[in-house]
Amino acid sequence: SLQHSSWSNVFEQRKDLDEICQNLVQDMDAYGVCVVDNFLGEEKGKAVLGEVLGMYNTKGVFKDGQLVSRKGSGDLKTIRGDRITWINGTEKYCNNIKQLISQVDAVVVRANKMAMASSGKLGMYNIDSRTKAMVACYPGLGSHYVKHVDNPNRDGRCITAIYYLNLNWNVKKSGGLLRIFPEGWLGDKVADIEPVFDRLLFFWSDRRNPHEVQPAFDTRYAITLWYFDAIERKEARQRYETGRHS
Ligand SMILES: O=C(O)CCC(=O)Nc1cc2ccccc2cn1
Ligand SMILES: [Mn+2]
Repeated sequence: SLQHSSWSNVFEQRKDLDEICQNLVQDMDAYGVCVVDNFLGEEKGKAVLGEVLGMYNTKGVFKDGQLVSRKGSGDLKTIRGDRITWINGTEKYCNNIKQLISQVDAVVVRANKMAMASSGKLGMYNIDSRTKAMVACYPGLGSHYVKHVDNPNRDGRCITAIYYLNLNWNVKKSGGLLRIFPEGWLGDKVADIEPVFDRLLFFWSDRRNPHEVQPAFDTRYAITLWYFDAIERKEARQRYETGRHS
C-alpha cells in the first residue's frame, strides 16, 4: 500500500542501512554505546509520537510507575517513576510504531551479521529475538530512574535500543538526561544522552553500562527494545526451568 511504500524508502531518504549498521558495529566495539540521530526523519518520527500520545491519553493503557521517594526539605515526597506499557506493534493505532520496530530490527540483524564477518564484538552474539516494545513515559514532576543495569544476571538480553520522541527537549529546562557510566571508560567519564526527538540509542544491556535517568520536569517519552543472544537466552531458560534461580 502507499503507506508501506513510503516506509520502505526511509533508509534511502535518511541514511542508507549500511552506513547506520557500520556505525553501530564500530561504536559498539569502541564505546559499547551508539547514538543514531534523525533515525526516521521528522514526518515518520512525528507519526510515531502521535501514536504514543494517543496511547498515553487512552485510559488504562499505561501502568503507573513504581513509587520513588525523594527527600526534599527532609520530608518524603513520593514521585511516580516511569509509566510503561508493552506492545508488539500489531495493536490498533500502532502501525507507525510497528514500522519503527521493524526498522530497528533491520539495523540490529544486519549489524549483527556484519560484525560476525568483521569479528566485531557485536559478532560474538547471535541475535535471534527480542522483547516486545516497552513504551515509557516519565510524567515530569521530578520522576526519574535510579542507577541500574538492565541485564545484571545473564537473562539473555545483549543490546538495549531506545528510541526517543521528545520534540525540542532542553535538558537544562526539562532534565530527563540519560547518564550512562560505561565500565572501563577512563577517568570515570560518563555518556550523557539527551532524550531528543528521533534519536535512536544502543548500548550493551549488561553490567558494562549502568545508567540512570535524571529527574524529568516535562513528560518524557521513549520506546525501548531489548535484543536477545540465542545462547545466553537458552541458558537462562534452562536455569529457570531447573529452578536454579534466585
Ligand atoms: O529512558 C531512558 O533513557 C532509559 C530508562 C531506563 O533505563 N529504563 C528501564 C526501564 C525498565 C523497566 C523494567 C525493567 C528494567 C528496566 C530497565 N531500564
Ligand atoms: Mn535501563
